[in-house]
Amino acid sequence: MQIVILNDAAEVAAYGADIFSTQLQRKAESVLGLATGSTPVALYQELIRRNREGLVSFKDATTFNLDEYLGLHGSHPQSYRYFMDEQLFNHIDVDKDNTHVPPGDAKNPLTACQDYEARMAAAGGVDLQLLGIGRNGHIGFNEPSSGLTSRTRVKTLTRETIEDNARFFEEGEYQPHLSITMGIGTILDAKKVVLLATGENKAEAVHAMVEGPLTAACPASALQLHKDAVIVVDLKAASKLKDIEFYQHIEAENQKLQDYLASL
Ligand SMILES: N[C@@H]1[C@@H](O)[C@H](O)[C@@H](COP(=O)(O)O)O[C@@H]1O
Repeated sequence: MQIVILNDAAEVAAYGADIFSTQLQRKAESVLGLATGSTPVALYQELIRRNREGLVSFKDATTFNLDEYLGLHGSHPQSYRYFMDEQLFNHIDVDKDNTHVPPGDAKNPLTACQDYEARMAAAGGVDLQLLGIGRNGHIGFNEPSSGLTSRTRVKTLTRETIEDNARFFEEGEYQPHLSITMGIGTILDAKKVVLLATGENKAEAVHAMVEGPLTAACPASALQLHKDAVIVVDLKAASKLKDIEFYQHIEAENQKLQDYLASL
C-alpha cells in the first residue's frame, strides 16, 4: 500500500484527479471504476474542470460503478446512477452508453450481478478503481463479514451504513436496505486502486485498513493484498495512524526516486 497523507480534503481531491488524468493520458480507452458518496464529489468537480479546459478527455473511456441501491430506478434522485449523472457524467465528454452502474431496478438481481461481472470482463477489466471507505471499513457496499474473494452480488446494508446514508433521503422517504455491489474480489482485480478518505470520522476505519489485520471485519483491509493500492487521506483521516511519520518519510523518498527517474 502507498499511504499518501495530505493537508486537507482539497489536496486529496487534486491528488486523486492527478491519478485519473495520468491514467487517461496514458490510455485514453481506460476502464474506470467509479464510486459515490460525498468524498469523491470534489475529485469529480476537479475532473470536470480539467475536462472543460481540455486537459483530460473521457471520450474513449468506459466506466463501471461500484454499487447501487437495490429497489431504486436510475431516475430516482437517491440512486447512484442519478448521482453519477448529476455529479460527473452530464458534465464531461464521456459516451453515456459506456457508463455502467449496477441496475437497481433489475427484475432478477442475481443474473444482473453475473451480467455486470461479464460486462466488466468483456471490457478488459478495470484499469483504475476509485474507492471511498465507510466508517465501519466497508468498500462499495461490502459490509463487515463480506467474503474477501467475493464477486458482484446482493448485499444487505448494516444499520450504521443506513444511518450514515440517511442524510441523503427525505424524512419518511423509502430507503433501501439492500444493494448490488462489486465484491471484494472484483475490486482486487482492478489493476490499480485509489482510495480517498477525509475527515476525522474516517480515522478509525483508515487505521484498521492500513495497520490492522487482514480481516473480513474490516473489508478495506483486503487492499493490503493489492499490488498497486494508493490510500490518499487528509490529516484528520490519518490522525489515528500509528506510523504517520514513517509513511510521510516513505513518500518523501518515493518523490526523490521519481524525480531521479524523470531525470534519466
Ligand atoms: N456505498 C458507498 C461507499 O462506496 C462510500 O465509500 C461510503 C462512504 O461515503 P462518504 O464518502 O459519503 O463518507 O458510502 C456509501 O456507503
